[in-house]
Amino acid sequence: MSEDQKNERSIWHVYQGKLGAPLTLAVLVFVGCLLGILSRPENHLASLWLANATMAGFMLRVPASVSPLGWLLSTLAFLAADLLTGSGLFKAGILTVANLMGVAATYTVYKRLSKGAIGIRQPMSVLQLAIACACGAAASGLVGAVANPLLFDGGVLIGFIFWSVTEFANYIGILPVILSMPEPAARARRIVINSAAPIRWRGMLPVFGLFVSCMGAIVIGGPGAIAFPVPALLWCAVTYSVFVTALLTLMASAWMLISFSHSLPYDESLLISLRLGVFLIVPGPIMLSSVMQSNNKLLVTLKQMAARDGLTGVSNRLDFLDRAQEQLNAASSSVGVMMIDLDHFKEINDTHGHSAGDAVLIAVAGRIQRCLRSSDLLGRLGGEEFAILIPDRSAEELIAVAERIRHTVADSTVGLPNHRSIPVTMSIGLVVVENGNGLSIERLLIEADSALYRAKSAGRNRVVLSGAPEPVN
Ligand SMILES: Nc1nc2c(ncn2[C@@H]2O[C@H](COP(=O)(O)OP(=O)(O)OP(=O)(O)O)[C@@H](O)[C@H]2O)c(=O)[nH]1
Repeated sequence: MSEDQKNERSIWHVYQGKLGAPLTLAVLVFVGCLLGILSRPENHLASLWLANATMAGFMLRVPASVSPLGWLLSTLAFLAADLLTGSGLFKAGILTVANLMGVAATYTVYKRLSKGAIGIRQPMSVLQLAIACACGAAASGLVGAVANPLLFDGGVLIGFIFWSVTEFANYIGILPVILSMPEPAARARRIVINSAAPIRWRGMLPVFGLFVSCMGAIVIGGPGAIAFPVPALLWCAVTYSVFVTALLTLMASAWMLISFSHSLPYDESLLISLRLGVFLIVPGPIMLSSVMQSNNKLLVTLKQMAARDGLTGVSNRLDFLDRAQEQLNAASSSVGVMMIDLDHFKEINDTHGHSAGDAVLIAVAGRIQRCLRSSDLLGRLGGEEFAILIPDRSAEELIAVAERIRHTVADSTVGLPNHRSIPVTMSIGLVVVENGNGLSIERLLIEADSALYRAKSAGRNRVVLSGAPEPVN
């Protein structure tokens, strides 16, 4: 483990500790409140209130923070931020109750719906999150209905609607970012991209498209402009990870909200419509990104399964032929191809049963694999027949490897499921070419197979080099 990784792990563990987690939670709440209060207009709710969603998200990601101490310190953080910025105790108290009720509802509902599977790993998570955000927003809205007449001389219904919508916008924008945030030690490529493809300059185009469409929305304006970034956000969703998509969606939404709030005349119902409209766009790209992510994972698993031999776990015939041909085409020095066939394998099946035969195949594949380097290729072509491609070795070295494989299998018995042990031997046909370029793997396998045939005819349990008149041992 590198020094950087050690540092990342230790930081992660500090804020996951029993005391560290509640303290971190309270600090995040305090900082989130200050940012919200400083950016909020006089006598109105802030456009972007980070504290509540950050608190709910942190509690979901770091269970150690959910303790009586965590709740107590966070309550003090909410109160302190309001009192320090000039609110009276009554106002600070009501605002804190509204915040805490929203956080508690969001946290509880999401935890229940997701059954503890925190994080946006499947498309359903986005729906569960939207429901949890709506519940949290409604809980805050209830306090808002009471608080609006008391604090802002407003109506009860408008208080409920305005607080609910504002809170919903904050939760649905911020929570996906926190819940999909990768662990500190995650690899950079996995954090950014939504596929196995490497990051290239073309990977930046969706961000550029998003920037252009956000600018276009401001320049052209009008009621349709909030939908301008949608195509670019969907493009981001099919390109980037859920985390990056959630982050870009939040940034685009916040940008749209702030720009439009300033250009519109102050009107509560217009503001409600704008906040709701902008943030109802959020779930779409995130859901698409999570669909892409789970499809890509499934595809990788399917590809891996399709390439493996179900019994021994080594490459199957098709995968071996594909990869061997690639290696041959790329080879610039000598390459060896071996055909391996177990001796009298039918007898093993007939005497000890088919499952014993299977156990022998698994054991033999494991023993062969241990004689090879990671750059060598081993495949099971079918039945009790294996093939190997070994690049960058001289003919002498290749004969030595073949002999080592033969001895590794022949020198110790193989244990069977019936607790008996039996000796197993194999015959190997080897072909060596100076340069693989231009040759087909099928052609080399035919040559190796005819050498194998000679090894069988000469008495089995031996290696025969193609072109050589006699077995090499
Ligand atoms: N247990 C098991 N047996 C298999 C599998 N695939 C093929 N076989 C058996 O492998 C045996 C191959 O026998 P043969 O081709 O006659 O070869 P052999 O008995 O090894 O004789 P030589 O190759 O001449 O030494 C057959 O009995 C097949 O049924 C498998 O996946 N599992």
